[in-house]
Amino acid sequence: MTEEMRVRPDEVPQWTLTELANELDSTTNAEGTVTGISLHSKHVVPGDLYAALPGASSHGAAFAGVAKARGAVGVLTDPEGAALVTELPEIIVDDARGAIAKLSSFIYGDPSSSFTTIGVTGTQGKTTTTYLAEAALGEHKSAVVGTIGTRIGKMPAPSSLTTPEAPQLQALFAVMREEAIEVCAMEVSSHALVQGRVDGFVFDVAVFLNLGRDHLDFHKDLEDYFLAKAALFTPQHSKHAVINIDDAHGKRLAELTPLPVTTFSTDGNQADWRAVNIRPHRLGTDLEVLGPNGVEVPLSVPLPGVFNVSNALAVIASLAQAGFDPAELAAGIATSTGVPGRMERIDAGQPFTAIVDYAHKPDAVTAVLDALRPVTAGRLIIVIGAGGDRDHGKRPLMGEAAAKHADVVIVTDDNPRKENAAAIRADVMSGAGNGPGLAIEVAGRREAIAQAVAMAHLGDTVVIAGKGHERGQEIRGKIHPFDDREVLIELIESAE
Ligand SMILES: CC(=O)N[C@H]1[C@@H](OP(=O)(O)OP(=O)(O)OC[C@H]2O[C@@H](n3ccc(=O)[nH]c3=O)[C@H](O)[C@@H]2O)O[C@H](CO)[C@@H](O)[C@@H]1O[C@H](C)C(=O)N[C@@H](C)C(=O)N[C@H](CCC(=O)O)C(=O)O
Ligand SMILES: Nc1ncnc2c1ncn2[C@@H]1O[C@H](COP(=O)(O)OP(=O)(O)OP(=O)(O)O)[C@@H](O)[C@H]1O
Repeated sequence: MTEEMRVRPDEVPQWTLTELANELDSTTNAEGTVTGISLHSKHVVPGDLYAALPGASSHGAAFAGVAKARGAVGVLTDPEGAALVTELPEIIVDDARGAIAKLSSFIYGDPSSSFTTIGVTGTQGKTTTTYLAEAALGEHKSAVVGTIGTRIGKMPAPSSLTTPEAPQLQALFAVMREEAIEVCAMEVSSHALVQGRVDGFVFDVAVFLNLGRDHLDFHKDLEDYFLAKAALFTPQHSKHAVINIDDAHGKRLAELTPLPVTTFSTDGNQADWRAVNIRPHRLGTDLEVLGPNGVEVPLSVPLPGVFNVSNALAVIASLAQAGFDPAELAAGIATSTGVPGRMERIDAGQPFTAIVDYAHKPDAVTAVLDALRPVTAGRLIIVIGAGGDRDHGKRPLMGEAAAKHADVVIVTDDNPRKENAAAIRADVMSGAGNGPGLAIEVAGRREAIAQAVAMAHLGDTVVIAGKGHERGQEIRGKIHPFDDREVLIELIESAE
């Protein structure tokens, strides 16, 4: 088993409930020593303050008994929660969610002020950008926080959400401080901004990559989604903005933000950091980077697609802003071994190229297929689907994007969750059927991958889109182990 980094600091904080209540301009009805904080009853460790918040399906106060049994010494909650809690001393504030990030940072002694923090937001490329930042930093001690989890000094530390809730995040920051981390590059989701998960500290640099259709089950429309992300680019959250002005929303944000701005472009726009002389090849892209004050450095991005050049430029612009040398950063990026499930090349001795990619949004499907077209001599074959219990409107658009850019589209299942898989496939097919190429529907993800392997020849590229690094398929509410990479290798080997 891989060794994992701890998720709580070794140096345990000690606060009385009264001290914490005072910090929130509140009072408490008992005494006790608090040594940590958690937001979910199942994360509580002895000595924690349990933060009981109202949720979409229940009020956290309903789990105060569980929290107590796990060793919680008190509850932070709102008046509604207080009416439900009987078993633990309380600190009551009107806006418990508003208080939790500030208090979490206070409990662990503002740990993120000990290192440089880079917050990365955008619809696509957050994970890739943080991983490229880790590679760019080479021997400097770094941490990444995001969808694949947290890594501290390249060691995994479990975390679940793309942007963890503040109690978990601040504890991880405290571990990073103990590990003498110099830079933490983290993904900042729009959910996190709306829910105040990154309140309580200020990023040194905030990065905007792009904005496209996503999460319209959470945000009421694209404008609402944009404004949620734009909040990161205010003094409450960040000191400096690094913005991709090739993206229309990026251009708008650069004009809107009150922060000092550094811009970047791979598309010939007048930006502070520019990619020129871009030379794509089968394994990645070579180019030159032009920066402020006559900086010029060669860069070799070892991941295919111009969008990865954009991600790499975001890394150089943001870390140069934080004081790192662009030439060293470029040298570090060239050593990147890639990101699990992001444009991941699978080689099991087959005559065609096989790629597993986490593209699960229409723009990502387009970006991936556009990137692979110039390096594919034969046909582009994509296996694609759409997740259940999420934004239905996205499904035909996924099919449409695939059909517009691939020669063969195999529409299949992609985490149907509790929904009927055939109905989701029909939605995706309704978009895929409009393209110039061949669109076929195959029930069952394994069967669809087998179909792609069976039809691929020398010179073709097969893309298995959607799940990337993930290890399971939720079908009728039950998780079934499934790894695209393993299944692909198994099917290639058994086809030989
Ligand atoms: C829509 C959303 O963001 N929901 C979040 C929200 O859940 P909720 O309001 O439904 O909470 P609830 O289940 O009613 O529970 C109420 C409270 O009781 C607590 N509880 C609940 C059950 C229990 O046994 N014990 C317990 O303590 C919960 O921690 C919560 O504080 O509050 C919970 C506690 O913090 C979060 O875990 C939960 O995230 C869920 C898991 C989630 O899937 N969020 C996704 C949508 C998300 O945030 N995604 C973004 C990235 C998206 C992307 O870019 O792809 C992310 O940053 O990960
Ligand atoms: N800058 C970009 N522009 C467009 N597409 C991109 C970009 N970077 C990555 N992609 C595509 O999006 C997919 C997801 O990339 P990545 O995981 O880095 O994004 P993310 O923002 O972290 O996504 P999520 O929040 O859903 O985890 C990649 O596998 C690739 O297909």
